[in-house]
Amino acid sequence: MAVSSIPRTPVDALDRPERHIDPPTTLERLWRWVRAPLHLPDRFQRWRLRAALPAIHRHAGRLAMLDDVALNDHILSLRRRLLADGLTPRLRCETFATVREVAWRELGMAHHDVQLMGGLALLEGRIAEMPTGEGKTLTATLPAATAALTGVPVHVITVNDYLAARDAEAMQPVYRRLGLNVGAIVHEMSPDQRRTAYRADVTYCTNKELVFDYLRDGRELSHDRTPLLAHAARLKGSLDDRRLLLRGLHFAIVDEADSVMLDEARTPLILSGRDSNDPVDIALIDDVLALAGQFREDEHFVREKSQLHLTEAGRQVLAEQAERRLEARGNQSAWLGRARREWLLQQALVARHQFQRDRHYLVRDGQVQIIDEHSGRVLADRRWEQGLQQMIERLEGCEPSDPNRTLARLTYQRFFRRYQHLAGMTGTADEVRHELWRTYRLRVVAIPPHKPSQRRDWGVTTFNTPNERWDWIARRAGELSAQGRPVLIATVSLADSEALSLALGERGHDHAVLNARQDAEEAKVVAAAGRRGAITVATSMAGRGTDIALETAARDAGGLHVIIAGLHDASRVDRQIAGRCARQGDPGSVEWAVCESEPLLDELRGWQRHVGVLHQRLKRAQHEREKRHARERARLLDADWNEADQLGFSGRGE
Ligand SMILES: Nc1ncnc2c1ncn2[C@@H]1O[C@H](COP(=O)(O)OP(=O)(O)OP(=O)(O)O)[C@@H](O)[C@H]1O
Repeated sequence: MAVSSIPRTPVDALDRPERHIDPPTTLERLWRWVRAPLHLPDRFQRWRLRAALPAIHRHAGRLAMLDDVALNDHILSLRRRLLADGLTPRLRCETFATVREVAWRELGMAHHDVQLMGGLALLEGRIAEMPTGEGKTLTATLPAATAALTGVPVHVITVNDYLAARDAEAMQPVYRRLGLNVGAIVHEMSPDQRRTAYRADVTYCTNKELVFDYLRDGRELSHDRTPLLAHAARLKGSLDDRRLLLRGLHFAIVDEADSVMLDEARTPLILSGRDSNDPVDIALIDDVLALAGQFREDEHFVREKSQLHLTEAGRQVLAEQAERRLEARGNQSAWLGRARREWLLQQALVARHQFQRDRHYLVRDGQVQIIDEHSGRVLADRRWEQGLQQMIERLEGCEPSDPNRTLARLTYQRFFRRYQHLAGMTGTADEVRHELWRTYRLRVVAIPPHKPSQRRDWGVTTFNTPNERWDWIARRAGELSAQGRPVLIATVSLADSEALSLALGERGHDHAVLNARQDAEEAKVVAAAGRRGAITVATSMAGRGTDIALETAARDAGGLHVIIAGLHDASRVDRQIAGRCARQGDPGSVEWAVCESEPLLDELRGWQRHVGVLHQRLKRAQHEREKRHARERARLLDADWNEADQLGFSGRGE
């Protein structure tokens, strides 16, 4: 039974007219008016970018008259002029017009004006905020090709391997026609394949692969600590550049910039190696886990804002237990020091209570594999640090792996600042524009949509238990599918996607599932998700970047309907998922189905847990979590500044 409902479309009245997005309230109008002067710089930027369009169109008109041979000659001459004169404003417009013409001839898509504006903003080193589905992939070809034609190596960075490979392949005809080559880095590649891909004019890759490759290069260069020493070594002949993977950090265009540069920047990237010389103390791990199993919540430990803390009673029990173990001549070093034993126990409590199977990790082939909280994908050879991995392996009855030894570490904040020229694009940057400026000195420019959005918001429906929610969603999806509309249901965790799949199966609804366990057929699932009546259940794997192309019959039936089952850590993520529908002026709708057992509610404490309807409490929890994450990022960066810089081998430094 749904407990309350903030405006909703009842299941039994699906043929009623849909509710449009609410008009702004008086308070919202007032707030907009107060904020209006703050947006003036943004308006000025848009006006400035728009002012460059007539020149691009003039060149485009001329290029459209050329036959294929003449266009190829023009490209050659343009390249020569770019290499000789550099990127003058005139050549910039001419290059944009050329890329546009080539995209039209090779892909059948000519950049819209707003995409040209987005491309200009990227070339100037800004964050172009373009609504979801506006064609950022095509937009990125403008600055990427322009920079590559002037001889600058370009990295187009995105959030997952699937998107890196897809975008490189889809845009390759444009680059090829311009005489440029394209590389794509995916996880499975060997060092030689990576080197070749990085040597391309434009390289598509993910942030993780890129930073790990950079760290690997840093280790190669560890004897030549500064650029000067590296140069000296090169002159001496003792440094062979061929062993390096990257060609330095020149121009980066970061797709889904808020995710890559902020959401993922809460933890440093750690390059580690297995340390087989330091075997795992299984007896100690078992002992600590057993002890943690006796600790009760609220008595021995408390959960505060998703973190666990020992209470005074918990500390006392731990001290007594440690004494007993010391008397029995147990592992002296682990139990003797107070800080060490408390830390060990806290790790065990975290392993027991904070990490859930099929939400934070999955067990496959006898191994614990981490699920990336942002992309919903398996991080194949990533492991938790400081004994946590072994504890979880033990709890899951897997063979504990060798502990890790940290070889190098780096935060995204410091990494991206090392690029000589940095730009980004995303559909959701407005609320983090100040942080992007503070951290990366990147300004956000909001680019308007090509066509007004036709997305309709059906509101929020709330439930007491997950089972009620799954039943309701299964019924809803079945009814919409029968009307010919494709339905995408986004769940917060892998376990949720499987529970929902079960409910759909019980009702006899054909559906596809896309999650970390069933990721092999990703391209096929996404390709089928826009067919008439298709039902697709997905974790955040189908969030950012996923482009669901609609069949004509599906578009005529009302377009894709998205059901968001549970709020994510940041409202930006929810908006990205909603952005899978109503793209490029298509029709589409979105609604939320939330439940009293939402994990996000852990973020609230005291009165916050009890005041307001569920959806308001969830929004409050989301806001609290966003604030906490922003604080964590700021703390991490501060801590990082204080560390000695081990890797200043490329780019402009900080
Ligand atoms: N100029 C254009 N003309 C025609 N179709 C276009 C044009 N630009 C983009 N598209 C189409 O629009 C769809 C969405 O493009 P894309 O996936 O790049 O959007 P996006 O802005 O990256 O979305 P997201 O924010 O979800 O990542 C694609 O199917 C693409 O082919």
